[in-house]
Amino acid sequence: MSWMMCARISQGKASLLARAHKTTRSSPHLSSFYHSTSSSTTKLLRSSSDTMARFSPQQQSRPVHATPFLNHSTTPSDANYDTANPSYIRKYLRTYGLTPPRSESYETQKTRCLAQLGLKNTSIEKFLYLQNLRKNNVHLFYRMVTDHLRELTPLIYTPVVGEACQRWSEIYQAPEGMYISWEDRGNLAAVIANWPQPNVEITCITDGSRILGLGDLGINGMGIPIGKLALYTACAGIRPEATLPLTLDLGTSNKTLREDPLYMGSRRDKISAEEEKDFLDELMAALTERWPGIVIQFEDFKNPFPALERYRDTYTCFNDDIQGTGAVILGGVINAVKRSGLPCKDHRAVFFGAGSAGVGVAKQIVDFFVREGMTEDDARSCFYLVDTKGLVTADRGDKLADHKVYFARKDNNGEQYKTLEDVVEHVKPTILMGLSTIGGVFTPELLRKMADWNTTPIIFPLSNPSSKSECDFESAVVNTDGRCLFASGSPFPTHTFTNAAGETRTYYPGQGNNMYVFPGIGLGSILSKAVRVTDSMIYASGEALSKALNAEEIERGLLYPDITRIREVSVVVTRNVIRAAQADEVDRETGLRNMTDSDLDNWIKARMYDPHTEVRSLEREVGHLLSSLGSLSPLLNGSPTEEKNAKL
Ligand SMILES: NC(=O)C1=CN([C@@H]2O[C@H](COP(=O)(O)OP(=O)(O)OC[C@H]3O[C@@H](n4cnc5c(N)ncnc54)[C@H](O)[C@@H]3O)[C@@H](O)[C@H]2O)C=CC1
Ligand SMILES: CC(=O)C(=O)O
Ligand SMILES: [Mg+2]
Repeated sequence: MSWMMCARISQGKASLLARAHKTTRSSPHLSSFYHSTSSSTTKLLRSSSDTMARFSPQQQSRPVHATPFLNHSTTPSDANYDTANPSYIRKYLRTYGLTPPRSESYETQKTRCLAQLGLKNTSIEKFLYLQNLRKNNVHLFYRMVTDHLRELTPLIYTPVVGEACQRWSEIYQAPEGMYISWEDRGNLAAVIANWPQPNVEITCITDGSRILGLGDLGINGMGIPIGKLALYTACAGIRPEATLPLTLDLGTSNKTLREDPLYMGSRRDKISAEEEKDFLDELMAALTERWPGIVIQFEDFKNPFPALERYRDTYTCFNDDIQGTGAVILGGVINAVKRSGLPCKDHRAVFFGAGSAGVGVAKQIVDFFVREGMTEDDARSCFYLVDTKGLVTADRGDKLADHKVYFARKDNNGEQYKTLEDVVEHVKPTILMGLSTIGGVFTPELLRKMADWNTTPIIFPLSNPSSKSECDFESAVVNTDGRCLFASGSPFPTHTFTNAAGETRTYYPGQGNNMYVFPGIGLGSILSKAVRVTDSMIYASGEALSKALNAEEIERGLLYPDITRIREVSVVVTRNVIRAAQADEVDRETGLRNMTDSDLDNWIKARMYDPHTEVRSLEREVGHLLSSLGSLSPLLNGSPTEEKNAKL
């Protein structure tokens, strides 16, 4: 059968199944499925064993993290060649003799890796080293990352991933993730069929059109889905082989890239919004046809609002920049507002940047103010959004993008405030948020004004990477006499400072980055088998985060938990996301409803991939298998413990 024919058949099936999927997913109760579809569709679906299987009770209760570990062709990287594997595993895997003889302890492996990393001079060299480690020994990579989150996260995520994306086509070494092009339209299901992993649970998709604050980077944006999904694994224990980094090659508006001979994407200009809509329709159908329970995370699209509106009720999807960012900043703001001592109604927030993140965050905080007792109108009136044209007002004279209309001010008496300085003078805010992609705009003068007006000014320069941060931590501390409540999108070092009263102390910056919530939103959606990701699930993630600080972190003045505790925090976030899914009745894993919180936490933990126990569980698995096949016992050649670190 030809490629085209395969593709056409697959496409036809895709749209049929997508329809089935939509119908089913829109109802949380599977039993209503057959009653809510037309009889002809029902007949067709009943005749498809494929479709029946996907919604069968067995399917629903399948282990969430199936482990295709022993199959060479499906491992995400060559963990089969892990130098930690004891010899009987090497023999079982037929990798015996293909690695240096000694079966190493993790400590030895780690010592070597850290020494090699230390030999790298630049951030990009370190990024590449870690990228290769992930490909060559996935468990060792995740062991290192989970053990050294503070040091390694900046190298695999923001800020270094920003530079890696800018230079992606230059530094490219080996395939990772999946690229799908506009030219593939009509054949997307067939292309997706090429992905070698059978059990994908989550994908992160970008079209590269707004990578961090760095603009349209086209397919060079691939570093972002890879980096985000690495954090899903490191922070929430979603198995590496269950993640699919996906970059759409839909052209780029970046002329420099289009003219770069090394650029690895297509040279066309960015497709139109209408074309992108059709493409995404086919993509969503194709992804859910192959992996019915897949959670789809949209990331770094220039204008992501239409897609979120279009798919949020029919697919298990969310937009990290609008919703994940909204939730993570909600978590920090809940704590900052509490710390400020002012009631919500006395806060005035100026947002520099009124894009996906700005509006997403502002809406989430409106929700918080409403839950604290304000009316929606009163809550909304606390927000002043600023874009390239100045304060967003209803009578500014330009046609406002749909997502800005909700926050357009009507109380400006015909006056327009063109610059951030004008708006800040006019509003005298208690909260200053930066989601503008413009580094350094929170000047020392601006920060000093915030300190003059407020006892504890709330300063959140959230743009990424660090070069785009609206100010750095040191400047915020120094210019507010150490009184600011601070969080930034990318990490900053601590700062030791002597304030006007002569007290010297070390100040700790918060990292208001969606990495604190998206792993838990994703894992909660997967484990609850949510048919969609509801607003309450998103809110729950931020609220849970706000409560996750321990006494020592509160004492240190943190707004977010220490990053080294992120796996622990992700369990709490995941549990709250699951509870919200249950309250909204979008959970298909209804058996979790009756669990106590502590049982649910244990249940979640038991399903989290733990790179530290991976070799052990492989040993157990193979050990059981071999001992049940007594005739193959010569492979064992002694016990695993004897072989560990034994001289062969
Ligand atoms: N900390 C975090 O977790 C997150 C941070 N971000 C960061 O937020 C930034 C914005 O992201 P999005 O909202 O998705 O982008 P976007 O492109 O949708 O929005 C950018 C906004 O900034 C405004 N802007 C740009 N230049 C300006 C200027 N010179 N003066 C005034 N306004 C200006 C634009 O008008 C627009 O309203 C990025 O740097 C991104 O990295 C985004 C998501 C999460
Ligand atoms: C963190 C993130 O999602 C962004 O900067 O776009
Ligand atoms: Mg993003």
